Amino acid sequence: MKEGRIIKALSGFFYVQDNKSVVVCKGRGILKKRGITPITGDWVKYSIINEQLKEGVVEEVLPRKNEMLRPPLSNLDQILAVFSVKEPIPNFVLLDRILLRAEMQRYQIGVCFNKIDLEDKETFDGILSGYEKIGYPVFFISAKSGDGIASLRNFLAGNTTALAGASGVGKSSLINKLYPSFELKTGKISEKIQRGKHTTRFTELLWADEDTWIADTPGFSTLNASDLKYEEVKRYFKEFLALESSCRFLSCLHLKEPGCSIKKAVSDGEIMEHRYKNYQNIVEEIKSDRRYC
Ligand SMILES: Nc1nc2c(ncn2[C@@H]2O[C@H](COP(=O)(O)OP(=O)(O)OP(=O)(O)O)[C@@H](O)[C@H]2O)c(=O)[nH]1
Ligand SMILES: [Zn+2]
Repeated sequence: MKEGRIIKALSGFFYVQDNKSVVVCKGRGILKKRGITPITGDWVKYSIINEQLKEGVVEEVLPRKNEMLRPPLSNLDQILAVFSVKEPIPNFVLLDRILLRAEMQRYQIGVCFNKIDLEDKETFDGILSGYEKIGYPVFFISAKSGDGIASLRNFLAGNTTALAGASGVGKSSLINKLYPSFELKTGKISEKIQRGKHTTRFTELLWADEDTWIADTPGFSTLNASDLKYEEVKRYFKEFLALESSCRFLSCLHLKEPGCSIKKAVSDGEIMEHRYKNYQNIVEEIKSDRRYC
C-alpha cells in the first residue's frame, strides 16, 4: 500500500498527495463502519485503482497528532496569523482570538503583518513589539515587494502551518510570493464578490516542499463560547502567567478583584491595554452565553 497526505476533501472524494502526484480517492467502506472520516491533513494508506486516471481508495487513516474541527484539519504544527498594516488595518480583536485558540490547541504561533509597502512600520511599533515581548515571532512583510519573505520562509520550513486572517490581508499573495508554483488566485475583495466567486472556499493543503505544508483556511474561525470556561481564558494569555502569582488571590480572574497584579501591569503599561480589554470581553462573552444554555 502507498502512503500520502490528504490535501483536500470535497464531496466524498479525498485528494491524496503522494510526492509529486495527486490521487483522487474514495474512502473504503470499512472506514465509515468504524466511524472514521478522513479529513484534510491526514496521512493515509491508499491503493491505486486506476493508474492512468490517478484514482484510488483510502484504506487507512494513520494516527493523528492533533485535529481541529473548524475547519476540519489534522496534523497541524503551527498557526500563522496574517494581518495587513493597511487595507485593511489590523483587527486586534481578531488577532487575540486567533492567538487564544492557537494557545488552547497548543500550536506554535507566528504573527505576520503584510503590506508594509503601504505604511510606515513605525506607526505600529508599540503594539507590534508588544506581541514580540509576549513571545510571539512577528514578521513584517510585503507580499508585493518581497520584503521579509525570507525569514518567514524559515519559520514555515519543515512545518504544517495554517494561515489565519481576514479576507483581503493578502494570504494568497503571500503564498504565491513564497511558492510561485502554486499560482493561487488573488484579487481585490470587491472584484471577487462581483465575479460571484470566492477563490478560497474550502481548506486546501499545499505541499511546498518535502516536509513543508501550508493550509489556506478560509473558514478558520475563532472560539465558540462553548469551547472553554471563562475561568480558563486567563491561562491562554501568556503574558499574564508570569505575573499572576503576585495577585492577592490565587483564584484571581484579574477582573474586579483587589490586589490584582495584572491590572497593575496594565496601568503600568507592561501589559497592552487592548489585550487586557479583549480578555475582559472574551470572559464576558462566555459568561453571558452561558445564561442561555
Ligand atoms: N500593496 C500591497 N498590496 C497587497 C500585498 N499583498 C496583497 N496585496 C493586495 O491585497 C489584495 C488582497 O490580496 P489576496 O492575496 O487576494 O488576499 P487574501 O487574504 O488571500 O484574501 P481572501 O482570498 O479573500 O482570503 C489584492 O489586491 C492584493 O494585490 C502587499 O504586500 N502590498
Ligand atoms: Zn489578578
